Amino acid sequence: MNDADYQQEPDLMPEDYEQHSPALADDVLPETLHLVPIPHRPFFPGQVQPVAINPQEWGATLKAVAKAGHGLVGLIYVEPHEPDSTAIGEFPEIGCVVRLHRPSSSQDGAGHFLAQGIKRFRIVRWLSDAPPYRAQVEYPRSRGDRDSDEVKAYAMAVIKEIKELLPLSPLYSEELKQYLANFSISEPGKLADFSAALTTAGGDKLQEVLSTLPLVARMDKVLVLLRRERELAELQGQITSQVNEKVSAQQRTFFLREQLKVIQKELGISKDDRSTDVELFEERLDALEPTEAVTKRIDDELQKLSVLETGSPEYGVTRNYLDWATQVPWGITSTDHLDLKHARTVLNEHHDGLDDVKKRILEFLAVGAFKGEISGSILLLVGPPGVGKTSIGRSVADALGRKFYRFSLGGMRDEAEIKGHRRTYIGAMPGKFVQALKDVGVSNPVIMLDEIDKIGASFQGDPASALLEVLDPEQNSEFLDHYLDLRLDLSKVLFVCTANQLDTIPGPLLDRMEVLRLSGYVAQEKLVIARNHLWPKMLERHGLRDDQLKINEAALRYVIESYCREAGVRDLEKQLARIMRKAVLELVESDAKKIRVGKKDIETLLGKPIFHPEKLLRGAGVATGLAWTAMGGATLAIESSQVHTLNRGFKLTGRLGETMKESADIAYSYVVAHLKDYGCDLDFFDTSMVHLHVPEGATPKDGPSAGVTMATALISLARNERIKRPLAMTGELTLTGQVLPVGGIREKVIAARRIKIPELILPFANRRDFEELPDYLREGLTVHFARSYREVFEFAFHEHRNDKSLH
Ligand SMILES: Nc1ncnc2c1ncn2[C@@H]1O[C@H](COP(=O)(O)OP(=O)(O)OP(=O)(O)O)[C@@H](O)[C@H]1O
Repeated sequence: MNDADYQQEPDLMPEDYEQHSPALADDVLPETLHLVPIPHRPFFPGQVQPVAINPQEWGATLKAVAKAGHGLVGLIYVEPHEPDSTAIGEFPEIGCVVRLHRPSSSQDGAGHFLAQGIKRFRIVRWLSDAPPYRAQVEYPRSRGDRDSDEVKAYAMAVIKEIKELLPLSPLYSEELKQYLANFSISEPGKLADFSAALTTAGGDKLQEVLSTLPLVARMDKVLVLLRRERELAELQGQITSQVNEKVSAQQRTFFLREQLKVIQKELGISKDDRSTDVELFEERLDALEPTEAVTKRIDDELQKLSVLETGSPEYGVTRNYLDWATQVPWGITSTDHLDLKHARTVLNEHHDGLDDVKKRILEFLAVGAFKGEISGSILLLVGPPGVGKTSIGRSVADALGRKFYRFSLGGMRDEAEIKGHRRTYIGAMPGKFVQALKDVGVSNPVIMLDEIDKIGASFQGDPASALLEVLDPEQNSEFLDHYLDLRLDLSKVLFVCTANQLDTIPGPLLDRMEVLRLSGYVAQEKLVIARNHLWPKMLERHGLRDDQLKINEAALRYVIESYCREAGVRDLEKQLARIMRKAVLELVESDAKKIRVGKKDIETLLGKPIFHPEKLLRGAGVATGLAWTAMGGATLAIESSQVHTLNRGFKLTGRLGETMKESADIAYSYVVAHLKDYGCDLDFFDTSMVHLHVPEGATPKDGPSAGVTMATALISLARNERIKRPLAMTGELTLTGQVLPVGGIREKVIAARRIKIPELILPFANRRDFEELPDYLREGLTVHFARSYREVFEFAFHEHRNDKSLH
């Protein structure tokens, strides 16, 4: 068969052929047919479909068919088990004779044909049982009465089934749908064949349909196939919609995720909050060495965090807790630099004077170096403001190579500030010590507790006892912060406390501390500190070079003496800063390259002097005492006068504290009782209204140490004899005339030197305190030590005896 052959053939629609092609009627169909086996499924009469017949394999058959001129070939369904091994015994009896057309698009030799199914045939006898197969055939007719009700009913059932099937599957083209819809029940055989061909049933099932000649039986089989097909189609529909749903859900999630990514990118958040949080905490934890208990607790909290709703308040609380708990430097310490030479250099570099304090600190560090660790001791630096307590503390940290953290306990009334709030409170926070460790990032810093003398107590608890827990070496390795609710080891921390005075420090706290006293500076020391430290520091702070601004010694001395009368150097620092600010202004405004400050410039820069050289009050009834307060030492003038002689009386003024009032009463009683001993008129006090006054001054007036001074003022009044030399005294007086020791000898000596009093009377019991003072403080002073008031009287009113004085 060639192209020309089949192009001459009219392409008939299958339904037309029986009615309109008498040439293809049964009687003209050949008795012998060339047979070609086809795999997968049989061909049905009425079916029009492409088939592939390999010209190389079936070349002889194709040639013979072409030669016969009718283009008819028998297609017979055989599923080859193995290629080329089909024996004719496996061939079914019934096949379909088809007319082959060459599709117009086909290329020669490709073996593609359009087959048009014409009629069933049955093999009667094999003429060639090997390829090319040939057989004698007959064309059996369908059996049964096509007009019977049963057949019609079957046909209707088939049509109904098809109609239900059609909308279910997208496999059927619109054209086919229309075509099938036009099927009529009057052609039940054709209907059954088409319906069978329509299904996706397996080859064997279809062959059964093809081989069944009775109409009812065939349609019955077809109905089964159609029903299965419908079920399949429904199932397929379900699968499709499920897949669609899945795909659209996936697409939706994908789309939303993509959107989220873009939004997060815009906002600079790349991950969701929870995973960022958890990652951050785990990362922090990796860098730490917490104990098992701590690790377990933190893990539990992390676990909790991972199940909480991120927007919930509980999430916030847990997150906050973990934020703190993972920032405590569990197990992280810095290495101590226990080198005494280095420590000495650091201390000397930053501080002038303070030799005894430095010595004590070096001793302390030496013990640490010897033991290999500094723990268990607490330093307490006591002294007036601005004497360098903080900066000494800082230098200790520097010398050890430790981190430094400072906070003030002044006015602290709430225990929670030390031990933290319990987590149940809103806005709960850990205590100061946890905060300190978090800030420094190591568990062995130097922590400075400022103003430990000003720690208070209130209804919110007693911070002092909480502090005791922190400072007690027995307890502080297991310090429990209420917020963290975890045991914290504070035993490696070196605590340095500062205070202005010892009196108000709770006893149990004081017991645990090593007290180092910084008592204030005399003018000479201040001068050195100003020149070596304060001035260079201020220059740097103001961005000045030292050749741009210079100050001479006379000017510095004038500032020290006339603008800042204080024990420390804080005011001095402020005055120097004022000088700098003015100098910078002048440098900027006047184009001057450098400025030199002399004594005469000071008043222009700082205004009128605040203090004038102190003048000692002199006269009968006046004596000079020495007082000591948290602000340092000071002189204390005590005046007495005979107001009138009308009656006996004793009056006190000067806003005196209770103890001082008692001292005055004791002094009065003592003097009245011993008038004779001290050469006074015996009836002086009987007829005198005596007024004793302690003039106003910045010094708070309390304490027993003014006793001897008051007695001296009263005796001076009674004897009407003034104390001839500049002389100051201190000491507690008892009713029987004993002189008891007092505190603050160093501060008092410094105060006396400041106003240039060269002679002092001190209680005998304070002799050691005085002797321990550095040489520069003792130098040039005449000091008498008195056991009883009689001796004080001797020193004050008679020329002093050289054997009892100390130079
Ligand atoms: N001996 C000194 N040598 C050098 N500088 C000193 C000396 N004493 C104090 N200073 C300086 O004086 C200033 C004030 O000192 P610091 O703040 O240490 O005083 P403080 O005793 O802690 O005062 P406060 O009790 O008010 O806290 C600091 O700048 C400090 O460097």
